[in-house]
Amino acid sequence: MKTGIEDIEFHGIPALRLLGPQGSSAVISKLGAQVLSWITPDGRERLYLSDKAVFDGSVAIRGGVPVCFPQFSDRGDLPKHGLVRTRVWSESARRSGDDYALVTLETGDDDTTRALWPHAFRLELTAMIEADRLDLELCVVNTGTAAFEFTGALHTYVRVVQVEDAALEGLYGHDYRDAANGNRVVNESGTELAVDSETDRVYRRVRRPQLLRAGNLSLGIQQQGFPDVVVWNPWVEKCAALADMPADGWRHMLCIEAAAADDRQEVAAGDEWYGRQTLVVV
Ligand SMILES: O=P(O)(O)OC[C@H]1O[C@@H](O)[C@H](O)[C@@H](O)[C@@H]1O
Repeated sequence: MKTGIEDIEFHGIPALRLLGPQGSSAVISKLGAQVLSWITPDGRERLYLSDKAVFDGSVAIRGGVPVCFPQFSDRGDLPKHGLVRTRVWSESARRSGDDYALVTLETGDDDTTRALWPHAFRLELTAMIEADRLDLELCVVNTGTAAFEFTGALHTYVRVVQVEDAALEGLYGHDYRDAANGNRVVNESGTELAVDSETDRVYRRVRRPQLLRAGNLSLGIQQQGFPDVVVWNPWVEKCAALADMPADGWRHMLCIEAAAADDRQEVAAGDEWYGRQTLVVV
């Protein structure tokens, strides 16, 4: 099967489908530069997308990989998770070869962003699939004349059959800020994180990869540039309060986010900052 890129409509919005090697594929929406589907050669969908997600740009699409910038969550005065999830990005590159397919989407400042955040910037999100691998890279370019600071994330919703069966390794010994428990800072003493209640944790300065095991799913997750790993599951009650999630949505997702949540990242005038997250089926 030939690799390539197709222009498609996905739930009524412009999107690109990446056709990778061995039948792998991915869909990235121009709304938010959000990867909404990643299917591996075994035919399995690896990302969670809510069947109550809203695609009209009024709110962020619930699922896939939202791009959060220049603010992570509600840690500042800007709208939650920043300004770019509901923007329409434009395509700046597409390429494919025997063993990969890649697209880059970009957006930048305008009157709307500058009214809330007075900085000149360009963002580029590159998504690349290989047979069993999804690579995401966020490039933040400071196109202005003064330095700025930002927080943000690649807010990846991993699809799981049953989150109660999930175990996430690789976070042992790290401090985390427990946003589900009054933001207290705790040192992780477990070798495996199990999710059995609302979970909203910012693991700080993580340098090791993680391994997610859930039923017969095994996913390796690695990041560069982003200092923190955020693990989020709303569990039953918080999920019920989210209008764009089905009642059992919490069970089928686990967000494992490459984030700069607690450490602001500085970008000097004219400089570029890169953050990456890689998901590999192992
Ligand atoms: O509902 P939103 O804006 O997509 O945010 C979802 C969640 O995103 C996570 O990254 C945060 O840690 C949570 O606190 C937050 O609730």
